[in-house]
Amino acid sequence: MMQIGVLALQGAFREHQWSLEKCGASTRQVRKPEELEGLDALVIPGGESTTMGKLLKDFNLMEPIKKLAGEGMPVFGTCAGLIMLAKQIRNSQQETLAMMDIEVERNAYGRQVDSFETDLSVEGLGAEPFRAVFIRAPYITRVNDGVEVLARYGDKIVCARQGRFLVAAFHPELTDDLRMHRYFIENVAK
Ligand SMILES: NC(=O)CC[C@H](N)C(=O)O
Repeated sequence: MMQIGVLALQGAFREHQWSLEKCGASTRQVRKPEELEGLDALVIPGGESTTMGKLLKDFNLMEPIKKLAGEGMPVFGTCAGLIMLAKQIRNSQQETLAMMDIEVERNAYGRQVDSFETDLSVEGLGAEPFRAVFIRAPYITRVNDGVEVLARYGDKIVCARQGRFLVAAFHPELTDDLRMHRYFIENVAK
């Protein structure tokens, strides 16, 4: 059985655990470096990326996660988790784990549409659209070579994969649709 860690510093980590467990994985909340030991993969949930970056440092998790991800540990980041995986954030020097060759813009949809839901067509999930929940979400402004775009909302890139890293600007853990988590387990992490 695959053992997947869920970073549990803030955000909807329990919902991620439920989704992963419904897909047949076992999960572990990660708050300490030693809780990263022996994991097959890691999920970084949403939240607030500046706070999460600060907490990752305070809890001494930044370097160990960078090291494991650099050695090939699969990571799935949603929303703020997407921001944490990006090498660049537009107009910001904010520190991230810097694992994916993407540039992101935070809070990118404006106040009028702070949060919204929409049906997205996501590459790899089959023909049926995925109900995507966006909450003060980022989008990907640029992808470099080796990054596969999996979904767009209008002209904005909102889901992408680079090898063992998968990111979504939306929150698949807040819907009953398990296809995104299953895709991570069966296609990205295997
Ligand atoms: N739901 C979320 O994770 C929001 C992300 C948040 N707006 C940020 O910039 O970090």
